[in-house]
Order: sequence, then C-alpha cells, then structure tokens
Amino acid sequence: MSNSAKLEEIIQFSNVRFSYDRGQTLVLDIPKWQVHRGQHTFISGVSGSGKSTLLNLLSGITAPDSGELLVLGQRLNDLSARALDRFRAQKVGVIFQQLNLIPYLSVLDNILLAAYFANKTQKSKLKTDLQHKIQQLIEKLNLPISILSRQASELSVGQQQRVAIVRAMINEPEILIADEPTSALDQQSKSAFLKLLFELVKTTNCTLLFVSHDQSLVEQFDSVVEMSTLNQIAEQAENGALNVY
Ligand SMILES: Nc1ncnc2c1ncn2[C@@H]1O[C@H](COP(=O)(O)OP(=O)(O)OP(=O)(O)O)[C@@H](O)[C@H]1O
Repeated sequence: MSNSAKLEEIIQFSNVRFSYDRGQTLVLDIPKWQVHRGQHTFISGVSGSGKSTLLNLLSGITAPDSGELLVLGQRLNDLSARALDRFRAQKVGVIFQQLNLIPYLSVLDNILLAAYFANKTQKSKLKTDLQHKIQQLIEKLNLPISILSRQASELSVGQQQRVAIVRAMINEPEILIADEPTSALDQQSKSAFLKLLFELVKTTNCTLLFVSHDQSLVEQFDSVVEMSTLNQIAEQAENGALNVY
C-alpha cells in the first residue's frame, strides 16, 4: 500500500458538539479529530466521559448538534434515514458489549440478517452467495461449522463473541467499532479474541475503533485516544470544573 493511501482520513471531526438535551448539557465537544484508513485506535476514558456517545455519532445512531463529522467522506447528516441505515449496514461493523445477537434465531440467521440489511437482496439468494464467505469466517475464528444451525441463546459467551465478529465482518465493513467487547472474558480468552480480531482487520485493511477500560490491551494498537484529551467536556470534568458536590 502507498503512504498516501495509508494516510487517507476516513473519519474527520471538526468542532463537533453533542448534547442529549438540545444543547443545555454538552456531553461532547471535539474541536479536531481524524482517523486514517487502516488505523487501529484504542479509545479509553473514565465512565461518563462520552465513549459510547462518540461511537453512536460515528455509526450515525445520533447526529451532532453542530460542527462537521465526515465518515468515509460522507456527511452523515446529509443522508436520509434509509440511506443512513444502508450506509451503516454496508460500511460500519459494530460489536457491542452485550453482543446483541438475536437469541431465538440460529447463528446463521443472525449473520444473514446483517447481510440482508446491507444488500436488500432476497434472503434465499443471499444464503447461497454468502455461504462460502460465512464458512470461511467461522473456520478462521475456530468455530465448528455445526454452530451455524444452533440457536444463539445456546452459545457460551466466548462463542457469542466470535459469532458477533463474523456478523460484524460479513459485509466487509471499512470501519469496525467495538465497544468493550472483551469485558466478560478471562485473560486467555481475551488474548485469543483480540488475536482473531486483529487478523481479520489487518487482512481486510479495516479501520478499527476499540473502546475499553482495559489498559493491558493498549500495546496492540497503533493509536491511543484518551477521552479527556479528545473531548473538552471530559477534560473539564477531569479538572474538576464540572464536579457536583
Ligand atoms: N440517553 C441518554 N440521555 C441523556 N444523557 C445520556 C444518555 N446517554 C448517556 N448520557 C450521558 O452522557 C454522558 C456520556 O455518557 P456515555 O455513555 O457516552 O459515557 P461512557 O464514557 O461510554 O461511559 P461508560 O464507560 O460508563 O460506558 C454521561 O454524562 C451520561 O450520563
């Protein structure tokens, strides 16, 4: 890959402000922030510093009150609700702490649903087209193929986490957002999970944004962002300016 391709900015924040109550209580105030394609960013910060809110803005779940936020060159505010859903499904993979698999569906249907939202193709057609890709990902993540027919609610947490990676990666997203995905794992499973995650994002040149409180993971990332540096509201809180007694 050339250096210029490596430095392509795929996330750009400029004077982005966000509140949950129409500007009365600012939660985020980010003057400047860029993320380059292929960058693996670790985001940390104390509880309440705005990490989840930041991820919600990035995936278009919420919109800024003001400022400019570009994701893959696209101003998310300019998209209709439908176009935004499509954009999110195609370009941004998400793994949440709670994993959010649909418990009564099979593993295969959980994965197909994500593919279906991104392509709007008939589910039966998708099934044939994607079978090979799903099998490859399942094997890569050291899961047995037989897991595809099992109901999501029957899986162990470790299995659910790997299925959540498959679901997040099935549409080959350009950005992968992971919000505390290892919090329920012991040290050994955590290392195995991260190894697999990194293998996948590196082979697909996917940009990774990973939120965690676990500082032992930091070394594996090429960029570390502390909310109190990024977000002026978190910085003020840390300095005691917003403390409530
Ligand atoms: N839906 C909401 N409505 C109103 N305020 C909210 C909402 N969600 C979060 N907040 C507030 O926004 C601030 C940032 O919350 P956020 O969940 O983004 O922090 P966080 O860094 O992800 O915290 P944690 O590490 O505890 O998950 C907090 O003050 C929180 O109380």
